[in-house]
Amino acid sequence: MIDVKHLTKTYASTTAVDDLSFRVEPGQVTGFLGPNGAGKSTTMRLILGLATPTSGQALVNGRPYREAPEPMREVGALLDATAVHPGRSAYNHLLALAATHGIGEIRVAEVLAQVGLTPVARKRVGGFSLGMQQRLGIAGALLGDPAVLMFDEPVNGLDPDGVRWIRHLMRGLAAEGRTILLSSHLMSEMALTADHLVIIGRGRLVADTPLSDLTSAYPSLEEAYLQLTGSSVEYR
Ligand SMILES: Nc1ncnc2c1ncn2[C@@H]1O[C@H](COP(=O)(O)OP(=O)(O)OP(=O)(O)O)[C@@H](O)[C@H]1O
Repeated sequence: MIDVKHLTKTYASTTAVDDLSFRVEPGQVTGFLGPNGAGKSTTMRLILGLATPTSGQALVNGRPYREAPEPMREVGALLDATAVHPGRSAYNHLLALAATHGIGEIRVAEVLAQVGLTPVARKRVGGFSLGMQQRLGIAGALLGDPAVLMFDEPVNGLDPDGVRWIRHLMRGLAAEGRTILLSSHLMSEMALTADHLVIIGRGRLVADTPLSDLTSAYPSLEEAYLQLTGSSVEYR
């Protein structure tokens, strides 16, 4: 469970996240939506302790992530799939990650198989397509077998087969009882993947609702999203 409570983050004159509160429940996929610059990535970074809130707090399983004794076993996250040393092989990248978190080598092979990268595990990441890098990032998130997972735009750069694969993976992870927070700008895909939606605009909560409530009230999720966020699209 992720509990965001009155979270605010200000950078100089920009309020990236503004008194934001919502809860991400286990056993379902929660879609995290908002226009460019709405504050989604900043919120995820705050949840992971990669940025410090100006006020408010984000709790993961009841405590700040930074206080988790075994962080990788608590939360897995994919924020930027390209943030991997290009000279390393996929296998060695994951092995280094596992070693620094007390995770055994067997798990490296397991997650590589789970994301379909076993055949290219020994190849340099520098030669990977964006879709392959996304899969590697997802493998890293899964490494600690965490109950809470966050994915920032994991569908970026994936081909139709990859997009469907992500959908099934997310649905499967939620069915195992995990807490899944997933951001994406692809409304049609989100409509097929999410159970619940948190929509933000200009750092503020716009909607926190079951997907079915929106799709029954509007012709489509895209229409609902555009109407709800229409007044929030403004670059700061
Ligand atoms: N380190 C930073 N320093 C200054 N401003 C920042 C920083 N990080 C984010 N911002 C600003 O905070 C706001 C929210 O950005 P954020 O990246 O969280 O939005 P987002 O919803 O993830 O956008 P996108 O959909 O484009 O990825 C933007 O105005 C951005 O310019």
